[in-house]
Amino acid sequence: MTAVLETRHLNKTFGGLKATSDVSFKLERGARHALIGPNGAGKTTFINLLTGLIKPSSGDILLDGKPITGLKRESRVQRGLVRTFQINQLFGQLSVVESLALVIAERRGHGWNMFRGLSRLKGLDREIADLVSDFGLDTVAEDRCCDLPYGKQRLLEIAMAIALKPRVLLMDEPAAGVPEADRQEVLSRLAALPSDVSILLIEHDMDLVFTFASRISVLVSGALFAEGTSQEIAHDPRVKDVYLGGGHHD
Ligand SMILES: Nc1ncnc2c1ncn2[C@@H]1O[C@H](COP(=O)(O)OP(=O)(O)OP(=O)(O)O)[C@@H](O)[C@H]1O
Repeated sequence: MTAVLETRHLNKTFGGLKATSDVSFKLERGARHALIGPNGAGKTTFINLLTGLIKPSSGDILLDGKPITGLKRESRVQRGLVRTFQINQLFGQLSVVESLALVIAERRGHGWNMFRGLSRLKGLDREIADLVSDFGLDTVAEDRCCDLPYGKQRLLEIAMAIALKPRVLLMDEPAAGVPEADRQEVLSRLAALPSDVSILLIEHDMDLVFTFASRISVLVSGALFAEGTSQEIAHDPRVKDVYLGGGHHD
């Protein structure tokens, strides 16, 4: 299998602290891969390095074998490396349909101008309707994002990322804040994501990790500590010691 996303000897230091330590990592094409680790292990830092939010101290990041280490965030998105959205104040006042329309307009390179002329967008209605239906947002399509229950908000965040037609999707705690009663829906929508999108998931919730991921990497103190199939990781006593059995709860 070919790696769609790869890091080579990636390092990031904040002052004297090594938040990312010599991480050489591969995300295979079509992967369902989870990155786990105790609090402060460096998961968020690693994702921020991948998206280009922060620059590495040294090392390389490759997408489809080509270096992207120096590229801006937008250029990475254009090349298909997308992180799930976090609904913020900007999107909060928009409806579900408007948020999706804005993302699609951005993808097509038209941004806010095209968004203002929304009614003229050919093919947009169909694309939005498909996303609304695929992510179970039908009943809240006209609701403002800030009024959505957490489960629907998380699903919209994923739908917006999928609207960018990613080849690699980075998901940061897709079920965060979702009450137990709505979690199953989030899990089943995650399971139904397009199989050609390669996915790296950061997650604390072990049920979600083992339901979703077929491969797991464990970060400890910024370094890759273990990697394997979910079965191998579940039965690795070293991982149990540092993480799974370590009494870690968020
Ligand atoms: N901008 C920053 N400046 C200084 N230190 C930072 C910065 N960002 C992260 N760190 C430190 O780097 C280490 C890794 O943090 P990071 O947030 O990446 O871990 P994490 O695994 O995502 O943690 P959590 O599971 O708690 O979200 C921590 O010690 C953190 O305090």
